[in-house]
Amino acid sequence: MDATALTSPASLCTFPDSLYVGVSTKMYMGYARSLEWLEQLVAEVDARPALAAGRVVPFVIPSFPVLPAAAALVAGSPLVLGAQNCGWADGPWTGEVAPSMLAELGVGLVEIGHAERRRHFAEDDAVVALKVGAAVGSGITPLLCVGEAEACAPEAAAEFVFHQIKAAVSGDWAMAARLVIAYEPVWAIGAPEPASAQYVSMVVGALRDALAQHGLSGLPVIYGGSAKPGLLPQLSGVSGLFLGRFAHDAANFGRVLDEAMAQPTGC
Ligand SMILES: O=C[C@H](O)COP(=O)(O)O
Repeated sequence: MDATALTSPASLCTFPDSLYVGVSTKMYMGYARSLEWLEQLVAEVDARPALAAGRVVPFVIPSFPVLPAAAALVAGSPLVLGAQNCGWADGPWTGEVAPSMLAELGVGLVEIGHAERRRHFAEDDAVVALKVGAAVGSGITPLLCVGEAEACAPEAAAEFVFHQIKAAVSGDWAMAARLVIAYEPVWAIGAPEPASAQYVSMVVGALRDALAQHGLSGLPVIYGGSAKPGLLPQLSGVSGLFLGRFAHDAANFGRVLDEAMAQPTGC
């Protein structure tokens, strides 16, 4: 393993209008399959040298045991390494993984509050807030996952996710400025199709209006939930995509990277 990959988190150095294209493997892949797929993903990124300019930020979030090998695989590539979860403190928390250890492994961002964590592991706003604080304290960008349970009026969805964000930072808007938001309507996760582009754009637009009142109009808000190639060019005001199943074919990740690189600046 390349030891230099394990010295510091690959921090998210971004532009004001950065776009993010990322993928989590959740628990779909075994260890060997994860590494094989990661090599394909790195090849997709390497085939696009323009990514080195940094406006489009690619990231990948494999399972915990894969992280050390993944850190070596992505070393020297613009691909930022993420983790799917974290604990909120070092010490007597059997079975958890501290953000400080993730930072040692070269992790640059960590998912917090994914709908599956909230639903299956009873993670509430208080736990999410503890994890956000711990991640920031370790120099890792929280990828805060928010989303309404059922499709509803876009304004109501935006209000719901705004309050999820506020709770995640305990009302500390300076802390919120450290986040990347993954807007993932719960009802669109694991579905055959994503939420409609019009719905997503309206929710994110209304969310941006609410965030702007706290000086956060430029906070990155990406969309996840059955996202696939062809969606990003239809979206307005959205800072990228958080992919799942539809990037198990690494070529689809490359296609979405192309779509992101083709987006005009200031979108
Ligand atoms: O972590 C990724 C999101 O939950 C989306 O997953 P999905 O595209 O498989 O629905």
